[in-house]
Amino acid sequence: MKLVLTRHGESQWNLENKFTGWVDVDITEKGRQEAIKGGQTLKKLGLTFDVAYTSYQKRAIKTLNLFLEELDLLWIPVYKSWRLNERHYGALQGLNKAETAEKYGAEQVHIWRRSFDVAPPQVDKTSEMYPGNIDRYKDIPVDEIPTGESLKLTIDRVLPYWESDISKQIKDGKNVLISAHGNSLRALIKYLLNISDEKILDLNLPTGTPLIFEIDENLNIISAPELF
Ligand SMILES: O=C(O)[C@H](O)COP(=O)(O)O
Repeated sequence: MKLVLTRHGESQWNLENKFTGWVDVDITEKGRQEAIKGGQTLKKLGLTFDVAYTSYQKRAIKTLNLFLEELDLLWIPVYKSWRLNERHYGALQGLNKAETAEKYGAEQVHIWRRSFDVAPPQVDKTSEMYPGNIDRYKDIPVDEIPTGESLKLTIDRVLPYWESDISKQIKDGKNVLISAHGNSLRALIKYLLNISDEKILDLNLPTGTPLIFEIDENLNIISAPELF
């Protein structure tokens, strides 16, 4: 079976170099073109999909739709989950990454962005960035609502969805397409390829680019893309 992962096409805040996390930023025209090209790449390879997954965020949803349009697969079932959202960047969301580095030092910003288990500064429950104040997240159990996640915390909320839903499709012989985010996909790839806590920090995923994995029905990885 094929499992194809794609990070969303370039977003407006990728372009503006801002911490984005759970802020629902749209893709740019360049991001749209990346996604169209990504879909065409899969089509040229003759790949097809039975089911697709994405997050609750429009940059990933729109990217998925552009892929599916190129593949003439807009009709297949699409499942959305907050568990595939980008990592919640806490109180950093909305800040410019370069300005934040000037204010707190490049070393501190590097720790926030690329340490494995250091979480960013947290948002409190009165913040508009707190998912508990956002309608679409009203079904997340209160004790699971993120307030600022490390990569480790992101892994902890992505993997239950892999276990409960996505992996079952592969066991059933289905080809699966997932459109998600830099850090939710790093979480999944770390698990699938058994990458160490140190090594995963070097993995940076390109926007709008399909990553093709072949997996058997026992979930053994047959082939994986060159990632480093
Ligand atoms: O949420 C963000 O800002 C980006 O999508 C990922 O950011 P990072 O490269 O700092 O992890």
